[in-house]
Amino acid sequence: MADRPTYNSPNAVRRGTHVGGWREGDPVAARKFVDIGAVELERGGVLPSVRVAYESWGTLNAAGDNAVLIEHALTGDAHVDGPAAEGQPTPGWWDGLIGPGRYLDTDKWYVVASNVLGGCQGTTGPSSPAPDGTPWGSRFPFITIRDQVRVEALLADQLRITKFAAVVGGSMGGMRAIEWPIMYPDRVQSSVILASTAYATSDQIAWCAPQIAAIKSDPLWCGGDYYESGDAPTVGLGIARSIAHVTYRSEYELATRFGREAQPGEDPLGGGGRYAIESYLDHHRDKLVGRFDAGSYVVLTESMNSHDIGRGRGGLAAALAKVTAQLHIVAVNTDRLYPVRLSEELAKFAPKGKNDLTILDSPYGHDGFLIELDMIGAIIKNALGAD
Ligand SMILES: CC(=O)SCCNC(=O)CCNC(=O)[C@H](O)C(C)(C)COP(=O)(O)OP(=O)(O)OC[C@H]1O[C@@H](n2cnc3c(N)ncnc32)[C@H](O)[C@@H]1OP(=O)(O)O
Ligand SMILES: N[C@@H](CCO)C(=O)O
Repeated sequence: MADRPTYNSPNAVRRGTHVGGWREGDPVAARKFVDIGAVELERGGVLPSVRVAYESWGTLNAAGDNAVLIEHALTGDAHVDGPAAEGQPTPGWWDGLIGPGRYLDTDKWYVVASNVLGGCQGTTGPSSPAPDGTPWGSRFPFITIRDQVRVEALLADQLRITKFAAVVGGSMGGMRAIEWPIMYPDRVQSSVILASTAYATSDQIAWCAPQIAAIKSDPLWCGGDYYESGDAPTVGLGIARSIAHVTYRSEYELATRFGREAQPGEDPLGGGGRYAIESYLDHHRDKLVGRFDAGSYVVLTESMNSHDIGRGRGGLAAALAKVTAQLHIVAVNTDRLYPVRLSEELAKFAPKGKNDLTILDSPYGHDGFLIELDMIGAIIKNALGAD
C-alpha cells in the first residue's frame, strides 16, 4: 500500500480495511435503527429487508404532525447537530441549528434525519449485507431519488409521523425535499429546497462522469465487489472528491483565499511541492476517503443523475401542479454547480402563491448551504411560521 495515498482520518483504516462508512458492530453514537422491510423500486425490482439509520431530536406529539425532516446531501449523514463521537466521524453539518430555543426549536418540533438509502452510514447500501450475508456490492440495484423518499416515508410510518411541518434539504437533500410534496402531497406542509434543482442538468451529470470514471478505473474497484478483499478503491474515490469539491466552492472564493500561494514549506515551481489550493483539496480528499464508501458514492451519484421531477408525470409543470405544500426555494448567488437559474425555474413553475425564492449572498458557492448557518436557520424558522 506504500504507493497509495495515506489518509489521516482516524476512521481511514478500520478493521483491516480501507472501506469508509459505518458497519454492523461499529459503535452507534446517536444512531437509531428501524427495519422497514422490502421496498419496491421505481426502476423495477424489490430491495428486501431495508434498514434505516436515523437520529432525532425533540418529542413527537400525539397527532404525529409536529415533525420536521432534515435531508442530508451526497456525503452527509443523519448527524445534523452535535459533536463528533465514537461511531460518528463528523460533527453535525448544521451544528447549532437544533435544540431548545434554537432555529429548530425542540420545545416545539420533533426533528428527524435519516441516512439515505444507498449510503454508508447504517441505512442499507452497497456495503450492507445482502440476504446471503455477503455485501451487496455490484448486486445493489439502481435506485432513484424517489426510492430514497419512499424509504423515508416508510420510516415516517414506523415513527408514527402523520405529516411533516417541513421537509428541509440542500443539494441532493433538496432533490428529496422537492420530491416529497409531489409524492406525498398530504404529508408535507412545507418544503425548504436549498441549492438544488427540479432535475439534474447536463452540466451536473457531466461533472459526475469523471468522478464515477475515477472510481471505476481504480484497480481495486473490482466491478464494485471489493468489500471482502480487505481494500477499497480509495484513490478513485479521492480523485472523485477532489473534482467534486472544486465545484462546491466559487471561483471567487478560491482566488481570494488561496490565490497562487504555495503551500507553506513546499515549492510548486519545479520543486515537487503543491500550491495551497492543491493541499486544501488533498485535505478534503483525505477526510472524505476516511469516512465514505466508494460504492455508495457511485450509487448515490447515479441516483442524483436520475433526478427529474417531471419524469413519467407529464413534465415539470404537471409534476409541480400536484404540490399543495408551500415551497421555500433558496439559491446561493455564487453556486456554479446548481446555479440560481435552476431555483428560478423551479419557482416559475411552482403553483402561484405557494412558493417563494430567496437568493443568498455568500462567497462560498454551492457549499454556502452548509456554511451560512444563520441565514439558513432563519429561513427554516420562517418556513415553520415562527417569529
Ligand atoms: C449535508 C452534507 O453533505 S454535509 C457533510 C459534511 N460535508 C462535508 O464534509 C463536505 C466537505 N467539506 C466541506 O465541504 C467543507 O469543509 C464544509 C462545507 C463542511 C465547511 O466549509 P468551511 O468551513 O469553509 O471549511 P473549509 O472548506 O475551509 O475547510 C477547512 C479545512 O481545510 C483545511 N485547510 C485549509 N487550507 C488548507 C491547506 N492549504 N492545506 C490543507 N488543509 C487546508 C483546514 O485546516 C480545515 O481542516 P479541518 O476541517 O480538518 O479542520
Ligand atoms: N459538501 C456536500 C456538497 C454536496 O452537495 C457533500 O459532500 O455532500
